Amino acid sequence: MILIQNVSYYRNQKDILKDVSWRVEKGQHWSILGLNGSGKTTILDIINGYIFPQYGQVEVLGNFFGKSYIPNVRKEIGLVSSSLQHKIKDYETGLSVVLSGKFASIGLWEAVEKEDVQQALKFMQLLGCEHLQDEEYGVLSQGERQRVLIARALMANPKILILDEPCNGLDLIAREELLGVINTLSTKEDSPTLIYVTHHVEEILPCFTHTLLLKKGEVFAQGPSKELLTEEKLSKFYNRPVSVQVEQNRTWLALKAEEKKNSFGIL
Ligand SMILES: Nc1ncnc2c1ncn2[C@@H]1O[C@H](COP(=O)(O)OP(=O)(O)OP(=O)(O)O)[C@@H](O)[C@H]1O
Repeated sequence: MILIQNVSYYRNQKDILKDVSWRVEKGQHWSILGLNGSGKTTILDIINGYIFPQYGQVEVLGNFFGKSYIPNVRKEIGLVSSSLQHKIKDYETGLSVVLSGKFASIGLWEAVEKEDVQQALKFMQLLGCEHLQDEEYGVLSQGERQRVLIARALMANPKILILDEPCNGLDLIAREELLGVINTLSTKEDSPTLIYVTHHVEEILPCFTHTLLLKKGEVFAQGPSKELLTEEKLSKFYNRPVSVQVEQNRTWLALKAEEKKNSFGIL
């Protein structure tokens, strides 16, 4: 689905990605976990062909970047991100936002068929937001907007769906509800490959079979989530001792209290 080989990218003499290699196979769902500034958005921009790395190869859905017509590749990738959230006009209804996904447009400018409306309502039902079809986007809560935007992305029938920090700004209940919906989506037989980008370990649902740990523009580790989300690995990843608790097949993280040292650095 995605093959990134030895990719390096720099801007203004600053290394942003360093020798990144990553392969996403069909049937896998991935999370990308990294602190602020670790390069997560840059990787997404590369996958979407918005930026080109100076070194390395990128292949997405069988298209070699540099030899393919990128707009055609983009049609097969759904992206739900905060920048998209801000582009939608407040006066649009939930249903028209979802319908616009079919045309990858901001705003609904094309004539829609009855089947399109049925399809949109089907996705809204899957995302638990069909009751928002006549509501204006501007009055929706953050969690409701995310559901509408995911339904919108599904209208284009993407093979890859990227969810870029979808739980940002959600309270605990709204977050858990949205994660529940994403989990339902992942179990659908025809689910797109999901790429879930986050700062927070506890958002990594069991359906995200694999995880890419990004640190300062480099791959710290990648592989089956179960093998990576351990106390030992995450303590090294964060450079701080962390404790890990596994509940409902999810990993919950806390920083361990640092032992106090006297002025000689001795306990
Ligand atoms: N065009 C640019 N010019 C210079 N530096 C850049 C540019 N784009 C990104 N960077 C830097 O590259 C680093 C990685 O940025 P990126 O946005 O990919 O990180 P991120 O992991 O998505 O961060 P966050 O979690 O805060 O969104 C940051 O230090 C950022 O300042």
